Amino acid sequence: MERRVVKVGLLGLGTVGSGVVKMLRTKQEELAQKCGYEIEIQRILVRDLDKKRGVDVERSLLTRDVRDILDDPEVQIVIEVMGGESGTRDIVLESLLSGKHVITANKDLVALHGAQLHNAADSKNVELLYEAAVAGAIPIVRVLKQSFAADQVREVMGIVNGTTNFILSKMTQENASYEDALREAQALGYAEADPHADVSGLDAARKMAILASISMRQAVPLADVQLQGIEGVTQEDIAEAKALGLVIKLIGRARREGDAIEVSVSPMRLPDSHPLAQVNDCFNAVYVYADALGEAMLYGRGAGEMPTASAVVGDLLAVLRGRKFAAQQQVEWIGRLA
Ligand SMILES: NC(=O)C1=CN([C@@H]2O[C@H](COP(=O)(O)OP(=O)(O)OC[C@H]3O[C@@H](n4cnc5c(N)ncnc54)[C@H](OP(=O)(O)O)[C@@H]3O)[C@@H](O)[C@H]2O)C=CC1
Ligand SMILES: N[C@@H](CC=O)C(=O)O
Repeated sequence: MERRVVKVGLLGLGTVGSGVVKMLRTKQEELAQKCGYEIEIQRILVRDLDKKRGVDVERSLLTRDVRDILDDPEVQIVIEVMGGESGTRDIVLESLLSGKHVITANKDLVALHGAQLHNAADSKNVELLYEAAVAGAIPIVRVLKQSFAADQVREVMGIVNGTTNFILSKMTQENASYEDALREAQALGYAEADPHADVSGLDAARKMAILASISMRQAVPLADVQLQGIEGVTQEDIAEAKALGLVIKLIGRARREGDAIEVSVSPMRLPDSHPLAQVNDCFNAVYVYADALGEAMLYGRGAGEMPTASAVVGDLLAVLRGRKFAAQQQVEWIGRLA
């Protein structure tokens, strides 16, 4: 069967962007067989054209001008892995409104502007997918939206930040200092560009706002999430907890209380035997409690190059196999015949 080519614009070539390029290259044939399209990267937006990258790309693919992607009618799908908030919102909004499907790993963007972006996507019948924005490789967004759609979710609780879990694990298991553990998390590509977002609990709060909004089917503003980070957690706190058979973890929680939804992020002391106490390194885990389901837990890598790329490329396949993309192709085909 003849395969058509689909052209993708990539915004960002850092940790996640490099992983996406690697995956699209190494799995090129396999992906084409799965979705029926040859996936081609048309242009890649970066800040610094001369920077050494985690992956080799032709220099001609790189651009510093976002218009090279936004104004290119051949680019049908935009993958946003550059981070940032209001400037990025404008780019993503324009992409959607010009009929391009968007995949993003940006929790900041989705937590603050998710409703506006969803409206734009709906108005143009294009996809806006962001599985990588919450808990890295764990397919929690799709599961909450689709698999648990018939159920009433009462509570979502878990470890949703890889960097802080890595730091706490290193401090607990290896007596590492907070500073050394943070430096290692940054070197491994787990931390945000500004790691304060991780250690302050803000990154986890963004993810919990998204999870709460999806699972409780009611928009939860980021400003309503109560948050406390791990900056104040000392070696003494960890040793004291250990002596009592407890483990300190940064826990996100979203609960339905009558008509209200309470969302929080804070360090908690869990008994050694608690399933979340066993989640270490950059791993994340999310518990979901729902009326019919009872309880379920999803577990996997919450950060890092290839795990995050796996979620992004999974979304890309979902777009290419989806109804909206097919409808767009049909309209274009009919247009060419007319
Ligand atoms: N790292 C992880 O494990 C995960 C990250 N995410 C999210 O994915 C996104 C990307 O993260 P990550 O790859 O770690 O970030 P990096 O900082 O490693 O990479 C960001 C990339 O975007 C480019 N970029 C940033 N701002 C601009 C701009 N204004 N104009 C042009 N290019 C720009 C940078 O260009 P240049 O290289 O030239 O500086 C860089 O290539 C973020 O939203 C993050 O929260 C989500 C899940 C996991
Ligand atoms: N900085 C984030 C990256 C993934 O979302 C984290 O550590 O979880």
